[in-house]
Amino acid sequence: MAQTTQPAAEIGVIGGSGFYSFLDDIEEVLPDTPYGPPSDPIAIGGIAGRRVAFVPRHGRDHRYPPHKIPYRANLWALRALGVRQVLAPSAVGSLTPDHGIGTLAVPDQLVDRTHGRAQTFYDEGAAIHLSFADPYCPAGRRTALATAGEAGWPPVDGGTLVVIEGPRFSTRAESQWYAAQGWTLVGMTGHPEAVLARELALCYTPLCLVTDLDAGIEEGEGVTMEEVFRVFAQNIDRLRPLVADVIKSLPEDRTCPCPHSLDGMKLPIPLP
Ligand SMILES: CSC[C@H]1O[C@H](OP(=O)(O)O)[C@H](O)[C@@H]1O
Ligand SMILES: Nc1ncnc2[nH]cnc12
Repeated sequence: MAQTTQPAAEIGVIGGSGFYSFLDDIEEVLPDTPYGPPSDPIAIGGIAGRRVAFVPRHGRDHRYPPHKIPYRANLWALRALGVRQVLAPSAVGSLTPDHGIGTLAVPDQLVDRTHGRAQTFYDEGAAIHLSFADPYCPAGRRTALATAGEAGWPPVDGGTLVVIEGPRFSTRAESQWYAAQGWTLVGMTGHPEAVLARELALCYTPLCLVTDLDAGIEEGEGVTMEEVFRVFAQNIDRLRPLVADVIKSLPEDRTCPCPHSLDGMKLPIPLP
């Protein structure tokens, strides 16, 4: 397996539950990082002339539960390969009957309900406080929304993704409380992934596939892992091409604020 730290890709895709492979005709690399290895070797390939790096966040065999995913290693490795824009497909529960199973959503806000996860690269040597009011890349979101609409999969524009610690699903009361806050989606991996991307001045765009109505929204037994995988598998054949189409349409020039996230900061460690 090749070892490389040379720029090799410009766009990164971090696949979630049920999204373990992406590109054809790949080269695999396993960059070393100060945070250990990424979840699995990173696959590098091309889509319409854009160089793309793919890593499945749980590992190809889904061996990392949400709280054990090497988030820092994944983001660091992608940036070291040259990646500057990240697309992040994931399976989420819906907190509103308005977003049924199979809905594609591109949230614009995030609430962190995790605890104990390493969520910064800058934890010694200097205090770095980044702006995170708008956690996602506006250009990436615009592109994803337009592309999905054109592909005949009209997406939900906006909403709030609450990220729970997991690995268990929510109780009905927790779920109803999240919904009562006005939050619309629930997942387990959107944090710290998004903030770590921001800390590396990367664009980060979530692509959330609703696999279930969360426990407080629907009567019945509650969410199961089997249900999430089943529904995701039913949608992967339209999600993969959609991600490819988004990649084709992502602007090459980053005129969004994301590249300037670290402007004026005296970082305690150099960026890869
Ligand atoms: C497989 S059930 C719960 C699992 O699914 C979601 O994964 P991902 O965000 O990586 O698509 C959720 O966050 C949990 O990790
Ligand atoms: N209901 C749910 N809660 C948390 N994470 C999920 N991923 C998919 N469905 C979920």
